[in-house]
Amino acid sequence: MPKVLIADKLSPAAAEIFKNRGLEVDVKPGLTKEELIDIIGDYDGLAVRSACKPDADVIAAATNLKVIGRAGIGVDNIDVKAATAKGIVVMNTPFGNAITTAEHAIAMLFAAARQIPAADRGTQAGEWPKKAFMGTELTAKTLGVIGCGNIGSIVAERALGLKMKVVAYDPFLTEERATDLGVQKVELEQLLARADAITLHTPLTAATKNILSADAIQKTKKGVMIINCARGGLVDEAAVRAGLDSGHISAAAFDVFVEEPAKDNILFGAPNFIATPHLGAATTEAQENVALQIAEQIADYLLTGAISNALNTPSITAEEAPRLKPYADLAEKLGLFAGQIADGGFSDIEIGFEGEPAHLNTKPLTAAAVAGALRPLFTEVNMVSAPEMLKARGVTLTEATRSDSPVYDNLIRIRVKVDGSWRDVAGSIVAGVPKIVEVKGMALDAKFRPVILYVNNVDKPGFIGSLGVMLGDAGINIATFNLGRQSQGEEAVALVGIDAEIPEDVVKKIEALPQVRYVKVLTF
Ligand SMILES: NC(=O)c1ccc[n+]([C@@H]2O[C@H](COP(=O)([O-])OP(=O)(O)OC[C@H]3O[C@@H](n4cnc5c(N)ncnc54)[C@H](O)[C@@H]3O)[C@@H](O)[C@H]2O)c1
Ligand SMILES: O=C(O)[C@H](O)COP(=O)(O)O
Repeated sequence: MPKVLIADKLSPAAAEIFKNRGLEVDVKPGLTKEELIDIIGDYDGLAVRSACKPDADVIAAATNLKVIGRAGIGVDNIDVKAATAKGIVVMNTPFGNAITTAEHAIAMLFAAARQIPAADRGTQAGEWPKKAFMGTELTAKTLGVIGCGNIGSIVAERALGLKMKVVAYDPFLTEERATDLGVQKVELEQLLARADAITLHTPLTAATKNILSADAIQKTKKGVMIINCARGGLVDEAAVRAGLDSGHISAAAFDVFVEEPAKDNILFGAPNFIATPHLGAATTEAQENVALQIAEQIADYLLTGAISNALNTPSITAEEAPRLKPYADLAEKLGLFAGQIADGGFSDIEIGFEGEPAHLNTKPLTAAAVAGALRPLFTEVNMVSAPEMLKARGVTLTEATRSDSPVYDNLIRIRVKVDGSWRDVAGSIVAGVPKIVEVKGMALDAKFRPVILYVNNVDKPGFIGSLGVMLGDAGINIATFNLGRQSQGEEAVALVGIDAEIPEDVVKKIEALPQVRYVKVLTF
């Protein structure tokens, strides 16, 4: 039974789901890195929020881990690259806390516009500071949204409901989507010049780091308000401090900081600065949503192979998983065949799907084929890590589909290019059994077996007899024998299923037969 570790403060709903789905679950929030490294090897699944940090060291110790699930959106606490290289699926819940976080941004906007925290402090201190607080009305003001994805677009909708005007900067926002939302798509410079308040909703990337730099802040309107409920590092904190001190920025409200937990931030104590401790997703509703979703997603993957919301591998729906499984197995076996006859490496790989598999989600099938082809060189590779490994090695991947298949109702064909020439194999599922149906363009009908002796020879009398005698003399039993040939006396292939490994000296003797061009012992 797969075992899952919940290593962060998740709603108890997650543990309930795991138990109901028949998984073993341990709940251990607040582990140190060393404690996590000590125990992670016991688990197939890991569920986290942002406090637990599965970095490269944790992932290196995760010998059984198949999936890391983030109950939330940002995965910057997870070393996704290390997980991918190890074949671990990383998934998140992209929508579960979006409304809640958008609401927090709107709450921060109001808090900034009316200085609610400071007014509250003064009032409760008995000061009745009525004269100290003159706010800003939001109606008819312009909100600049940087990053108009899930959360940014909810913030935009809410702001429009408050009768604000909304301009959005997001290179990936289409004009159609902007029109549907009722926002005006603008360049960053225009947003800086026009916004009375700016709210950030992008992930932290090389392109978005310090997107509100000192230089950008100088281009904003005097009296601008800045809200950051996305990620610390999107805004230059020192420049915001200077802007608040000088009065250029009238107020700023941040939920996220460059360094978290933020204990001694440059912004603390600045005039009209409001802080919350990364509370954007902290509502009962959102936490229930993300906990339920991530638990179902992790359980689905571990129990059925269905993949949703993965950041490092194609999705497979629960309906697709059972239909894809036999083709993924066939693709991986054919890939393994092609990888073994590539004898050490290939520069190109072509994967073709004909008939039924061409109508399925071919991305995971391609990933499975590539994983098979790479396995002779990299034993640990799987369909999560395979596409990245292929890319890193500069191998060209081509995928083709053909809706019908001339002979079989389903066919997967794999070709690998070695030193400028192609080596190929094709297979089909025939009456539920995965079979090799073509090698080097020659038709045959062979079942996969744990050990197959592959011989490429010239079709001349005496070859089969000599081969049989050699194997017999070595005490090797033949389980299956399948032949394919171009035409009489031409090139031929033999796939001989055998019951044991063949000693190297026997392979050498077969190689020395006059009809033989190439011999390879294939293992599956
Ligand atoms: N404070 C919290 O507790 C909290 C909660 C949830 C999410 N978040 C964070 O909020 C952020 C947004 O989440 P989301 O779900 O809306 O993500 P999303 O992926 O749906 O949207 C992000 C948007 O940013 C845009 N973008 C990317 N690069 C950009 C660039 N260089 N300039 C402008 N726009 C760019 C993308 O096109 C996309 O539309 C994430 O960083 C997430 O981690 C914070
Ligand atoms: O990216 C997210 O989902 C938010 O930053 C929420 O983080 P949390 O789950 O640690 O509150």
